[in-house]
Amino acid sequence: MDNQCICQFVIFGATGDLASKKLLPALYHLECAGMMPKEMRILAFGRRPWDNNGWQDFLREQLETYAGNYHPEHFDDFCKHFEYVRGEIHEKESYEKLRAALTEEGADKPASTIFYLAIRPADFVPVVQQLSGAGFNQEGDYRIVIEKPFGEDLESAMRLNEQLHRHFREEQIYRIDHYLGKEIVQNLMVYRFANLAVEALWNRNYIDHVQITVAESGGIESRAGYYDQAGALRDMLQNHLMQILTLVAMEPPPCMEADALRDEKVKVLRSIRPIPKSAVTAYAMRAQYGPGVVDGKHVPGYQDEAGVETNSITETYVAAKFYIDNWRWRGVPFYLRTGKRLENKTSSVALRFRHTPQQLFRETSIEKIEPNWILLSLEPESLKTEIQIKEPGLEMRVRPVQLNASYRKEGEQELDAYEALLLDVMEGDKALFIRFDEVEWAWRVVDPIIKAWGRETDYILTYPAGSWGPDEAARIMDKEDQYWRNKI
Ligand SMILES: NC(=O)C1=CN([C@@H]2O[C@H](COP(=O)(O)OP(=O)(O)OC[C@H]3O[C@@H](n4cnc5c(N)ncnc54)[C@H](OP(=O)(O)O)[C@@H]3O)[C@@H](O)[C@H]2O)C=CC1
Ligand SMILES: O=C1O[C@H](COP(=O)(O)O)[C@@H](O)[C@H](O)[C@H]1O
Repeated sequence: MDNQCICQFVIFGATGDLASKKLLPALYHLECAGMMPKEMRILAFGRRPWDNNGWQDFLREQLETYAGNYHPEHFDDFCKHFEYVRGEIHEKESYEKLRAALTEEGADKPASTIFYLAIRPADFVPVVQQLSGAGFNQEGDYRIVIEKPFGEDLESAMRLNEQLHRHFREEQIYRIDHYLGKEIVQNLMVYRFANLAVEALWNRNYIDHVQITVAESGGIESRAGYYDQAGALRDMLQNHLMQILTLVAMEPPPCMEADALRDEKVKVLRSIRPIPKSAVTAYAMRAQYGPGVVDGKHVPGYQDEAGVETNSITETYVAAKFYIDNWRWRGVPFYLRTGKRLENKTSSVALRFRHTPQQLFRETSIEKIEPNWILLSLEPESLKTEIQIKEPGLEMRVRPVQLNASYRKEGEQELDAYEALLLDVMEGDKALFIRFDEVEWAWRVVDPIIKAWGRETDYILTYPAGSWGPDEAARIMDKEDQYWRNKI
């Protein structure tokens, strides 16, 4: 990236959870790596009664807490990029103040101004309206980055999109899903489309089923206000897991341009078999964590978390299956699950092959030989293939071994998802951002589940914190020999 380009960055919600845990550390790491444009100005917009010094104290504290690998020697240079703008997102005067800060006398005309909406989804439209009212959608290169979830169901997502388009053109809108910035998620495309041997097997003739897991050991922390309304289906499955599914399932695009990729992803979403209203329980299940032990510590159940409504039935765990009714995947179930307060923080894509047509050998422990697996782990990063080999000795017994495509060479650059995506916004590269039809079709896929669960409001299954979720999650599997793969 041309690090001399003049770019301005405004963070709405600069004091929030996302900013503290992800955005500020990502910007800091870019600074440390020398990848932050030198002239870049960052306006931290917040309502707290601070001046620049107050902001800098906050910034230091957040980086010390959340920027793993924090190198204090870069802090002073990093601070030079920032200015704190005290304001209220609903007040017109705050945007006048913002304009004054953005167009300071003596400041060169910026190549682009990026507004990052790290605020509650309910505040997206009011902020966009204010920005437009203040003329930030006219002359000049203005971009807005919108966080997920984009809407809370199909209808609200359509409304939100329509309201955004009243003020900004599609090319100005960056719908972010940070899972697309994760190295191994991008590697899915390289692994598939740069290796003929892999691609040849990547279809219904060889693959029995696919599992996509995003497990978190953390709870909801201070986010009850948002999470208790959203739940795991809206917070994670509709966006992050569904995006991973599209990358696993899509056809090779004609080229790597943003729209070529997104066209292929949309085709996948459109091919997902609609879940019949009457069969939602066969396709999806939800649960909520109770008290338990995570990383050796006792933790409260969801019901006892600060800010959660009494008797809330919000799901903190969801497992669902989808069928992609196209030439490549018909009949292959895609099992997706995600949850909070699970045993480990780990995310993976696991493809299990079909059984060999004939069993010629004996396995060491159980009767049946386990089919092969392709195992991609997002966290910790790894890419493995599990195959059977002969156990040394006189008998023709087999045992599984994992071939590990060692992922990162020592000293090789490590870019976190937000670091990669922030650079993309600065460069105007939208390949890893979501087009509205992707959002729309992902909502269409999960809407029958949302509707069915919306009607059942008096009970939710629980699982102990620190477990792998409810045993009942196995019931959505099609065959007896299919099971959730926890260890990758
Ligand atoms: N947190 C996460 O891990 C992730 C969050 N997201 C998404 O990011 C977005 C932000 O989430 P998150 O950071 O968790 O939310 P928070 O509630 O933690 O942050 C909201 C921010 O908005 C500010 N704010 C609220 N009202 C006003 C107001 N009237 N005027 C000025 N500022 C205001 C808050 O200021 P104050 O601090 O003063 O209250 C705070 O900085 C959401 O869309 C979420 O879905 C996406 C991925 C991960
Ligand atoms: O979008 C979200 O993602 C985080 C998990 O992100 P990760 O990169 O740490 O895996 C999740 O905790 C949060 O609830 C959700 O809003």
